[in-house]
Amino acid sequence: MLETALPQESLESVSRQEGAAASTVERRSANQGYNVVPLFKTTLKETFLKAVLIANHERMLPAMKCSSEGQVSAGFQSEKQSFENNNSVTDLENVEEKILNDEIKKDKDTVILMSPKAPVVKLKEVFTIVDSKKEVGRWAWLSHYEVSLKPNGRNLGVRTTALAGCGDLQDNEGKILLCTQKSSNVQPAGYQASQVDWPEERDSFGAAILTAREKKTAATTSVNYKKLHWNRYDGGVGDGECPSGSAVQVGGDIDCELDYEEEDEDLEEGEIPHWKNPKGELKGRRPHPPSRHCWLKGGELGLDILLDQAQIMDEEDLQPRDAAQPCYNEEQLQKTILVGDSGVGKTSLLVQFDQGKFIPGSFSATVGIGFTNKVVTVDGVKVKLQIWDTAGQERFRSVTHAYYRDAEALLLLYDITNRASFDNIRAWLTEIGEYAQKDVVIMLLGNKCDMNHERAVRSEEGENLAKEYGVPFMETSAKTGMNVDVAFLAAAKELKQRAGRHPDQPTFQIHEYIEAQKKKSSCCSFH
Ligand SMILES: Nc1nc2c(ncn2[C@@H]2O[C@H](COP(=O)(O)OP(=O)(O)OP(=O)(O)O)[C@@H](O)[C@H]2O)c(=O)[nH]1
Repeated sequence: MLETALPQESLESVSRQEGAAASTVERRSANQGYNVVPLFKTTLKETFLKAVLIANHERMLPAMKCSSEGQVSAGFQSEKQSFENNNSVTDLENVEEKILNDEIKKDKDTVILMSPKAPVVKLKEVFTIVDSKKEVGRWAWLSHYEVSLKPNGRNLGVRTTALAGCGDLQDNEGKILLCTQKSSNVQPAGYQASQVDWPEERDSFGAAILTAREKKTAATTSVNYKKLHWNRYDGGVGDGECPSGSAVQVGGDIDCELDYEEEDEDLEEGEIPHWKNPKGELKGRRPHPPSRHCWLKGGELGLDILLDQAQIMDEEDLQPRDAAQPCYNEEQLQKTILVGDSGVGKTSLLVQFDQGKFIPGSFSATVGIGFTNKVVTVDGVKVKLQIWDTAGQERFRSVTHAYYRDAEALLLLYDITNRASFDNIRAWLTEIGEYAQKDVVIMLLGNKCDMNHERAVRSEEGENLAKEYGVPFMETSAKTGMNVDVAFLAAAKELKQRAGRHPDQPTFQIHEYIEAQKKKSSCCSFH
C-alpha cells in the first residue's frame, strides 16, 4: 500500500538511494515549491499515480520532474506554487512543440510539467502525442482542471478537479491516464453508461469518452455519492466486450486501501470529515473514501488501470442510484399512429402539427399508410416522433392493422360533427386491443371542434367514453390548430417518461396533464 503519511525518514532514504535525483528531493514540509514522493524505482506510470494519490490526500496538485538521468520524480504542489514555477507548462497545446524545441529542458533535472488550467479538449492531442511521438521519450505531463459537468445539457452544478498524464519514459509506451478528484456540490445523478454523447468535452467524462473512442471501447460514467462532501464522479471506459456499463475507474482514489476511519455517521450535516493517520493523529481533511463501486481492487498499488483491463462491475452497481432523471435516448424513434374513420381529420391534424397549416376543403382520402418524422422538445429533451397516418377507409384496414403492433402511442380520432365516427370509436378500441401492444399510449381526440355549430357529439360524451376506457380525451381542431400540439406533446411526454423513468420517480400523469391543458385552452365551447 502506498505510504500516505510520507514519513520524513523515507524521504531522506529515498534521497540517498536516488543519487542524482537526490538533489531535487526536498522535504514535504519545506516551503520550496516542490515535494517529492518516494520513487521506489518504478515506472513513470506508477510515479505519476503516486503523485496523484498523494496530491489528492494533500489537497494539492500533482507534479513531476524529469532528471538528467531520466529519473522521474513525482510530487505535489499548491496551485500557487505551480503558477510561480517558471518551468510550469500552462498550455498543453504547445507541450509537444516545446519539448521538440527544447524549451522544456528535458535534460535538466528541474523540469516540471504541469498544466493547472489546461482544457481537457486537448487530451486528444496529447493522446496523439503520447502515441505517435515515440522518439520523445523523456517527458511526462500532467494536467489539472476544474470543470462544470453538463451531461446531456443538464447542469449538475459539479466542479471536478481532473488530472491527466503521461508518456512512459521507460518503454516509450504511451498511456493516457485520467482521473477525477475533489468533486463538490455534486447533485446526485443516475448512472448513464449508455449515454456517451456529452456535449461538453471540458469534463472528465468527455475525457473518458475521448479515450474510449481512441480505444474503441464504450465510455462510461458513474456517480458515487455518500455524503455531500464525498460525492464524486468517475469517467471511465468499459471494455467493448463487457456488458454495457462495465467500467474501469481511471485514476482518482484508485488505491482502495486508503487508510481512513469511517466516521461519517457521527458527523453533523455539512461537517467535513478528517483523516486520521495510523497513529491516530488528525491529518487534515480526509481523502475521499474509496468509491463505493471500488472498481479496481487488484494490481500492485492499485495501479492496474490500463485501459484495456476494464473490470466488470457488479450488475447492482450499475443501477441508477437515486432519483435523478436517467437518460432518455434521443435517437429513439417513438412510433405514433393516427387512427379513426375516414374523413375525421387525421391527415389534417398531422399536417397542422408538422407544418402549422390547414388546407380547407382538400379532402383526398389517405391510401394505405405513410409517416412523418417530427422532433418535439419535452422538458429540454428531444423526442423523435414517427407519426403514421393511416387510411380510415375500411378497405385499407388489413394494411393498417400490421402497423398497430409497433405503435407506442395511438391517437384515436372522431369528428365531432359526425355521429357515426364517434359511434365507431368502440369498434376502433376493440381493434386496438386486438392488434396493438398492451401498454400503448392511447388518446381519444374529438376533432373539428371549430365546427361547433354542426356539432353532433357533445363534449361530455367524449369525456365519458374516454373515462370508460381509461384514456385521456381532448377536443382538437386541425383547422385552427387548437390543442393539436398539446395532443402530440402529451403523447411525447408520456413516451419519454416511460422510456427514461427511474422506478422511484413519479409517473407522468397524462390525464392530469391533458386536463390542465384543456383548462388553459379556450378551445371550442363544449355543449
Ligand atoms: N373544419 C375543419 N375541417 C377539418 C378539420 N380536420 C379535417 N378537416 C377537413 O376534413 C376533411 C377530411 O380530412 P382528412 O384530414 O383528409 O381526414 P382523414 O381522417 O385523414 O381521412 P382518411 O385519409 O380517409 O382516413 C378535409 O376536407 C379537411 O379539410 C378540422 O379540424 N376542422
